[in-house]
Amino acid sequence: MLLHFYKMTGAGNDFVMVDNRDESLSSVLDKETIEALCDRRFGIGADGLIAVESSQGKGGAVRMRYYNSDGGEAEMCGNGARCFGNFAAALLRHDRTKPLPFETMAGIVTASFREDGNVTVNLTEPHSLQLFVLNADHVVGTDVHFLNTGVPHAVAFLDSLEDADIVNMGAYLRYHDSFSPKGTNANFAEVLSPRHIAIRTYERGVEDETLACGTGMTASALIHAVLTDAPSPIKVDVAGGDTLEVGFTRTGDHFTNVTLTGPADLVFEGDIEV
Ligand SMILES: N[C@H](CCC[C@H](N)C(=O)O)C(=O)O
Repeated sequence: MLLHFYKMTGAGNDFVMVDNRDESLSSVLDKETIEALCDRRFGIGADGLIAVESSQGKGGAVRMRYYNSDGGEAEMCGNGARCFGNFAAALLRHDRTKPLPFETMAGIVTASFREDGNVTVNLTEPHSLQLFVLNADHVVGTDVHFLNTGVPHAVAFLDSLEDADIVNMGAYLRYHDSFSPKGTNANFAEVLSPRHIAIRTYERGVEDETLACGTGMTASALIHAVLTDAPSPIKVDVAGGDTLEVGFTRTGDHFTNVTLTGPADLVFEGDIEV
C-alpha cells in the first residue's frame, strides 16, 4: 500500500509522522516496517515514527504513539510531542490560540502554540529521581544521576562536551545493570552558566547520539536545578544547534508544571510503498 507521511524535525530530532486515526495503518506499522521507514539509507530516515491515533477517552483530543527507529514503542518523546502538537493541530484544524491536550503512554501532554512558531509542551510529572545513582569514574569520569521524564534518563555533568565520546559512554550507561531491564537514555551535560546548560544524548532505541532529546534535556535541566538550586527557566543548547527552554515549579526534589519549549518544523511530505 502507499503510505502518505510527513517528515518533521524537533531541533534536529526527526520523525516520520503518519495519520492513523482510522486505524488503516495498524496492520502495516509493525516493528520491521517502522525500522525500514526510519532507515537513513534505505528508507525515509528518522530517529522515530509518530502516529496520530484516535483518543482512548482519557482526556486527549487524540493519542500519540511513539516508536524509536529500532521499531520499539516508547512511552514518550519530548521533541516528538512538540511535532505531534503541530501535526495534530493541522489535522484537526485546531484553534492554535488554545492548548491541545493529547494522550500518551506516559499520560496527558498538552501542546501550546507560541506566536514565534515555537511549541510548548507540558510534560507528565517527572519521577524516580536518584542523585549519584552510579559512580562511573572509570568510563564517564564522574557520577551519574537518574530521572524519569516520561522515559528513563541517566545524566552526567562533564567539564566539556566537545570531545566527549558520546557513543561509547552512552552505550555503557544505556545498558548498565543499574538501569536494567528497560535500560535508559544517556545524557551528558555541560554547565555554561547558572541557568544555561548544553547537552548531548545517546538515545535508547536509536542506539546512537541524536541531535536533540526533549525528555533528556528536560531531565538534565531538572537535575541541574536540584544540584545547584537554579530557578526556572533553564536554557538548553542541543547538538543540532538550537537552544530550547525548560520551565518548572520545584519543591525540593519534586517537580510540577514541567514545560519544554522549542521548534517543531515540517521538512517535507511524501508517499512511500509499504
Ligand atoms: N529514545 C527514547 C524515546 C524518545 C525520546 C526523545 N527523542 C525525546 O525527544 O524525548 C526512549 O526510548 O526512551
